[in-house]
Amino acid sequence: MTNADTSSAVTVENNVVLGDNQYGKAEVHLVRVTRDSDRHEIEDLTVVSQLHGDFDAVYYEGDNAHCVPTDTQKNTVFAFAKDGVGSPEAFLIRLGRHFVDDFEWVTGGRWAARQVTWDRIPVQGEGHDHAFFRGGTGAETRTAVVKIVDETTTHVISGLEDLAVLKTTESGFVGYPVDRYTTLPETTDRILATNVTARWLYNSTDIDFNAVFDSVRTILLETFTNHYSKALQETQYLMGKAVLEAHPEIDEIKFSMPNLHHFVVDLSPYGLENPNEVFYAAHSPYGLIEGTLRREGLGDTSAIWQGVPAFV
Ligand SMILES: O=c1[nH]c(=O)c2[nH]c(=O)[nH]c2[nH]1
Repeated sequence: MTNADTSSAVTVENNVVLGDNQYGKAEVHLVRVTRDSDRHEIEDLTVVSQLHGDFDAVYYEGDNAHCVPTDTQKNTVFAFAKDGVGSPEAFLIRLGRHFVDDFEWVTGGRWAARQVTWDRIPVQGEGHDHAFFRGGTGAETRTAVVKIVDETTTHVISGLEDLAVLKTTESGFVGYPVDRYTTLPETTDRILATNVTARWLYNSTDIDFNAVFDSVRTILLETFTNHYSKALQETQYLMGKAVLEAHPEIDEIKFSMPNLHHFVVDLSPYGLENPNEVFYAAHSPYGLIEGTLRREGLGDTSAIWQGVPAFV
């Protein structure tokens, strides 16, 4: 792509000419849920769209007559997702062809996507219909901290960071106080997505740590799936409660869980309906829900947690 066309109608000043250029929208994070049946499918892509062509006038003079807005490029990504993604390659070809075919002065461009895969959360050996976790290269990190206080006292805190989970339904948020700054609409059907970071404190060292880790991880995943979530706070409580109920050797568990918002994209300006199929996955700001679940009557453990990244 070379745009240094000095024969164009624009005025070139002081022999400074425009060289290579491209422009568009980056980080268009799209989540497409296919919900034709109870068994939902997710496609999760972050897309970049950039156009090549005759844009001399906008660079040289701020004449936007050829400047397809980056906002339009972003909207087009979401609108095209209404028809499904299929493969990132096919999606990007379809998208790119649209710009090249519909705008005479657009000669080409660069379209790129990064797609992450979501695996179904296994529940009793079966992949869940609408609850997913991030496996593969995006999988979580296991953590461990050991503190030896003296010859008889050793504390172990185990955990995991960034266990990414998402459910495409069975979550809502209603009934919150409304003041003059409240704009959030109530919803009884939303995507609930978070990266679970959890740390738990053992009351013993005589433990099969690998087995308990696997069990806690399974409990966290299964509990995320097994209820209608009225708030991420409630889901966090239920996850911690389930761990403490199943594992008497754990006294306390702390969570840090971002509420990763997914907004239903308004496709009505393009004459398209969007019954919870095409979502914009916002990166920030996000909710941040943190809490500790502990056995009633457990003494002060703050000295044990000192120096351990442990939220509240
Ligand atoms: O589960 C939620 N908890 C909140 O505290 C909250 N706040 C908000 O805007 N959305 C949500 N969702």
